[in-house]
Amino acid sequence: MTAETPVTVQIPVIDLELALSDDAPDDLLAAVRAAAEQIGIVQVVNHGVPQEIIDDFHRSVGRVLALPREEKEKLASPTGHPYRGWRQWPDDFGRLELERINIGQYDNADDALAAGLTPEQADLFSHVNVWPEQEPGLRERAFRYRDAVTEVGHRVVALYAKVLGVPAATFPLGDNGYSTFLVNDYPTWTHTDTAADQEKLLLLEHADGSVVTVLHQEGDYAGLQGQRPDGSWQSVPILPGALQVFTGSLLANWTEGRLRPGRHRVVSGGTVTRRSSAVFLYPDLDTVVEPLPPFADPDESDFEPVSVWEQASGNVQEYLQVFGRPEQVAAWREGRPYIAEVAR
Ligand SMILES: O=C(O)CCC(=O)C(=O)O
Ligand SMILES: [Fe+2]
Repeated sequence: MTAETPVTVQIPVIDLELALSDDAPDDLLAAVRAAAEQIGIVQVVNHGVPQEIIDDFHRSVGRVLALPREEKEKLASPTGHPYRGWRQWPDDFGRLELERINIGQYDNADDALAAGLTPEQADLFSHVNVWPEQEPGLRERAFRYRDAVTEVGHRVVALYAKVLGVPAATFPLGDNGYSTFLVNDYPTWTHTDTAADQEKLLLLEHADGSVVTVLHQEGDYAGLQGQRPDGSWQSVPILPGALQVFTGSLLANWTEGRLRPGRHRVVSGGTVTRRSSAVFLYPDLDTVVEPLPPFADPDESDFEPVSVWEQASGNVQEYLQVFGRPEQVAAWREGRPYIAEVAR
């Protein structure tokens, strides 16, 4: 095979333990490198997270999502924060497109201070987490799940360092990184058999703003798609127990584009709601991300430095500017819950 031969890169399923070990087969590492450089998405198995931690969390959050809507409305952020608590969002026709539960990294500002954040940083968490009294075990299960998959995210970053031939410590993810966490619950939509995927999107094409995002998906069809370098889309099949890891824009920045941010989207289908849980991992809030040696181009960089603090503290404003409905923006400004009107 010559260097010019076009190859179809796959989203591989990686045995993480094996890939990180000294016995990792060359073809496994080559598959990781190709996916990281060209697609930015891998699935990992043998990742060290006990299935019980995954299942306990998903069963618990599933019971909350199954509550009557009047009960779930009480779980909206009391201050209208779009990244806390429960919310639904309708499409332009008022049809439910996505339901989300967002969980902040700390329950409140005091917890953030106790974890070592500065008062200014901790103030981000004055928008408190909302935990349902109907499901008292959710908090513990959610944080246990988040902490376990955070470890997986760090190990995948270490694996990328390995396949790029740089020390694992090259990427300064730190021990006290910033993170965000949400659960997506997608409705089943019906379409004519001939509808193109483009017309069935529940979540539009995007790349995450994290270093990496660790995802778990549940459902009965492959709704998640990752984009290949030629622009075509590859489905990410649901494999019990597997976790999906997306490269975010910060890892692309650190590597001056050597690692590609994983562009992804979600199409509708299936006969049961599709659910995914996403943990977005960042370095700590003091970090400014910019291309690192040995990836940085000393003459000219296509990448601007990104302050994690500015990104984290500006995300609500930025989000509302792009997606906010007038009623939602007003609720946020006045510090009260926002509950979208959804056709039923
Ligand atoms: O539901 C999925 O599979 C993807 C979710 C996602 O991309 C996100 O929440 O950023
Ligand atoms: Fe995403």
